[in-house]
Amino acid sequence: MEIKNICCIGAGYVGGPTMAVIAKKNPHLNITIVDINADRIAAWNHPDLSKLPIYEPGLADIVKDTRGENLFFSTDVDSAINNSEMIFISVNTPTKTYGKGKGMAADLKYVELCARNIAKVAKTDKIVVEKSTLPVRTAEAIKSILHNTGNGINFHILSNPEFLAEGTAVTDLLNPDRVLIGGESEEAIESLAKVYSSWVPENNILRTNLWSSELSKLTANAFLAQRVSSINAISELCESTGANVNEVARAIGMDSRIGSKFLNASVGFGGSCFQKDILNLVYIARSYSLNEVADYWEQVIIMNDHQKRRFSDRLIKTLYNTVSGKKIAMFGWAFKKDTNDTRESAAIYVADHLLNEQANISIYDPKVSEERILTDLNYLNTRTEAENRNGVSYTALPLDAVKDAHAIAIMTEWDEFKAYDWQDIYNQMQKPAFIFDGRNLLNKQKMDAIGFEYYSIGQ
Ligand SMILES: NC(=O)c1ccc[n+]([C@@H]2O[C@H](COP(=O)([O-])OP(=O)(O)OC[C@H]3O[C@@H](n4cnc5c(N)ncnc54)[C@H](O)[C@@H]3O)[C@@H](O)[C@H]2O)c1
Ligand SMILES: O=c1ccn([C@@H]2O[C@H](COP(=O)(O)OP(=O)(O)O[C@H]3O[C@H](CO)[C@@H](O)[C@H](O)[C@H]3O)[C@@H](O)[C@H]2O)c(=O)[nH]1
Repeated sequence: MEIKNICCIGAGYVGGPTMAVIAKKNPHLNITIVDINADRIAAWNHPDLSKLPIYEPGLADIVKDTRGENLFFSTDVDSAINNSEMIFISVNTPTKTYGKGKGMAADLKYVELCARNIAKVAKTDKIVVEKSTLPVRTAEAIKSILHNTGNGINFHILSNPEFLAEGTAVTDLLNPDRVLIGGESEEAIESLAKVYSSWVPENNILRTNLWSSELSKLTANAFLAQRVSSINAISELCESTGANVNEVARAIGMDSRIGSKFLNASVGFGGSCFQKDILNLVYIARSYSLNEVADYWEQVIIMNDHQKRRFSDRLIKTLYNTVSGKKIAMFGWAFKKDTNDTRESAAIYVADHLLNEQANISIYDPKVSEERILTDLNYLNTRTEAENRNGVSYTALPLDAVKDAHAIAIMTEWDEFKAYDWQDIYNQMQKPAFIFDGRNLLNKQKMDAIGFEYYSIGQ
């Protein structure tokens, strides 16, 4: 099928950057990203590019070049579906918060709504691409919805999971390790492969069956998250034995079979994907009665929860077993650097633990707003909104956060934290001045020399 018009349903962290890069690399294609969230679409259309709803290095430049040329943002979902030969579904697939599978399974209601919408309004044959991360065999359900419209239209379903990481979305999209396309129709697979081949080398475009493609996405995230939990497990052992986790990570990472990436011990992984996708994998394994498989992967989450709890417990214990009424400065709220995304950020859980102990938390993050921080805390439902407001303050300048603080907790590895005048920060704080570096970002010798009581992960 010749592709001229593409529609992407879902203008989020995946839909926006992915389509912007496809548009940039395929000036001959017309791409419309649609969303039911009118505010989000308005933000994508905002003349001031600093107001785009998503912060990603390099994204604004690509949107500047393509928006209004061959990339469009709209709330008119039906027209965009109708006018396109290829439709990407890139909507959210969060963990279910109700009913069967609550807290474990992926909630597919948004995906199903998209499929029903496509079935309802399509008047010509379509290729429907699963871009969202989905449980293995979801394509079967989508196929069933689309093929039962009775209007004689042909639909081909492809699975094309996205592997970009936030903070590096644009470079990941421009230089993907691989593009994965799963499907049943060779013609449909090749139509999508052609879109990517504008910039991705042929050898990096993998074709598989539908189920392998769907399962590969969950598996990739499970393996990545497992590495973080593995090194974090070792970090606790390092703290008990005098070994240094950075040295251990370096030593094992030089083994080419292990590799050096993704071995940074931390306060725990966050982000919208790792936990959700592993819980989903565990749920699927249990649904096939594969209990050992399920238990094995669930341990990755258990370890991560332990690491977050361990961080706040250590902070409280070190501050003489109480943080009640003490000012704790938090540097960073995003789940990693170079993004404004805070979903499942370790900072949320650490702040929640500290608020339970009546700490006063002062938060600085270069890209996250006060409103977002309060929304994240309120979402936990641990205390009232007024109590959260009372326990937390937001500062637009890092120095305001540390003034008279008892301790600093580094939650995100923003580069700017390394460049601060730490002597000046020390001077502003109560003494002894503590740092709990949840990202092993700072130099211990330097911090010790200034006079800080410096604690990091696994050292
Ligand atoms: N965030 C990432 O880094 C990342 C990376 C790879 C894969 N994924 C996967 O991609 C999918 C999307 O993730 P995201 O982070 O972009 O989510 P997101 O929440 O940022 O964006 C999803 C968008 O879909 C819209 N939407 C929901 N239902 C809709 C409907 N029926 N019609 C039109 N719009 C609708 C929402 O309003 C929202 O703006 C998820 O399955 C996720 O697991 C995410
Ligand atoms: O050595 C490491 C590496 C990562 N992290 C943390 O792990 C989390 C996830 O980081 P990362 O994977 O870089 O970001 P995501 O945007 O969540 O990307 C993951 O999830 C996406 C959504 O599915 C996938 O597309 C990506 O391939 C996958 O890396 C963050 O909190 C990181 O700080 C560590 O603590 N130590």
